Amino acid sequence: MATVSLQEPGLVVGLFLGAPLLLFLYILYYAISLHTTSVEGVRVPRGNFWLLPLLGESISALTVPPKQFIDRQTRKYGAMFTTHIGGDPMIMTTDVDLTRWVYQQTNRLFSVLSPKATYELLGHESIFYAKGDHHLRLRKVFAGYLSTQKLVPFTPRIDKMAASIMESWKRKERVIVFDEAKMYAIHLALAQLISIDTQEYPCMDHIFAHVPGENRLEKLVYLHYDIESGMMSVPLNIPGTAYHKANKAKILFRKALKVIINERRTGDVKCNDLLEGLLSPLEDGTLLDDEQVMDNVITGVGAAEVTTTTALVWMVKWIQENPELHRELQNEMDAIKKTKANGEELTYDDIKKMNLTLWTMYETLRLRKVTGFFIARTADQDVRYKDVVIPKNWVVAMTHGYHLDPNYYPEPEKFNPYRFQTMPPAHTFTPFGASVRLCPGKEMAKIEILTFMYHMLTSFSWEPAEPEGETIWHLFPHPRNKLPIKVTPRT
Ligand code: HEM
Repeated sequence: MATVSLQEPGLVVGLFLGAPLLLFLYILYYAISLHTTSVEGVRVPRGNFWLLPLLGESISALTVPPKQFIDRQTRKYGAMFTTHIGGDPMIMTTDVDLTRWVYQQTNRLFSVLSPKATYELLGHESIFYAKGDHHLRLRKVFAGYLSTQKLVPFTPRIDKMAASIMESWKRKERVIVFDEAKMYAIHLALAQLISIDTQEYPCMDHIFAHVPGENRLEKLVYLHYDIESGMMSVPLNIPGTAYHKANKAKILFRKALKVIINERRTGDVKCNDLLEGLLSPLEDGTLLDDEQVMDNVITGVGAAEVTTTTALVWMVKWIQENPELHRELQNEMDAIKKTKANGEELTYDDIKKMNLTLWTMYETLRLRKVTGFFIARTADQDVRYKDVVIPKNWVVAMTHGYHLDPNYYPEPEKFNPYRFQTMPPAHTFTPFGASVRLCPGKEMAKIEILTFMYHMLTSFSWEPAEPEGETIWHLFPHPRNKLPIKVTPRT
């Protein structure tokens, strides 16, 4: 048998010269194939288009805060630039018009894109990935069960939850806002979506006997944390990885959901929750199977929880940094409290009176994108936009830069809730997305956030418990120290 020895000088020289040549040819082929589209004579947007296919600009984009990277590239190339992050060629944009157009063309020219791990953990039948008429029918269920009409009777349960959290703060001096907001948001999601707070599901308890937590609710919360932690991870299902842990939690969470679904399908329990809607025939008379129902419950809980938590954390932080605003918000809430008897619940009509608090929520959502680094779509075909082309399979990443356009937001970096006294044009302010993918939970988010702030502002004064820490941008942006505060009950 012929053997090859590296001691042969010709082979060493061949390898030495051949390997870089092959790499160069591969990169050249890759670069040409990326720029080749069916739209003649139109270019892709400008940008620092690093040629290395896998690495691209990942290092320079992911090692600085996203805003810094986006600002730098926007200064160089404009509000629409090409880059290459995490293995995907993409067009990143801060442009108001392009963002509006991509939202409008979603489900026609573009599809929703999320990381592979998120796709696997939420499930392929999630509303996020549904298309065409099926997506619209699912939307109707979500929108119907999260409508103002359904939420008005739910408001006292939200109020009760916020009040009980604040009651527990009276026994603490120091509170970690991130943890408290998370617990609040996830409890409410499980209550509104599957009535976990009002129904007994005894046959579920053996499933997660070994999961930490005092009660069923806490165990579900614990499992959900694990699922969420895997969503942006590398999808490697081997022990020790976040993705593996998330998958184990997902199996248990789904087993528990299956019990609830069986009880609902076979029993005569009727609840006024999203699950009820998902188990009823859709508009065209079809019924979702158990897998489809579970994927959408998990999606709903995830969509409701991380966003609301992130919004609350930044809102509390920015209120504490603006003492005058803090005082005015207290005045607004105190005036509402004065109209209530001791222990009387907050109503939806009270919430409608919280104008300044609502503007503060809007300003928070303008300045902090609580749905992650960007919202992404992929082009389903070569798509022409003005004088550029977005090639098929490329990603369009809509960053929150368009919320900072000085044409619509003078001094855009300044935290100024009063700017919302006059609402900006709708397409320049889209924290809840737009068009066919507009968030169906936006009213629920509003009620939850304003109710939490009502109780916090009327019950406590607070100040930072630690000097300002750095921000973690990975997943959903939050202060690394999770925002510890010192609370003092108000008399
Ligand atoms: C501050 C809180 C929230 C923010 C900022 C927010 C933001 C968003 C955004 C931007 C989208 C569109 C994503 C895209 O275009 O790809 C979205 C979709 C969605 N949100 Fe929210 N959301 C919040 C709270 C909630 C809540 C409380 C729920 C309740 C279940 C919810 C359920 C959903 C669902 C189901 C979708 C998918 C809609 C579809 O694909 O048709 N969200 N949300």
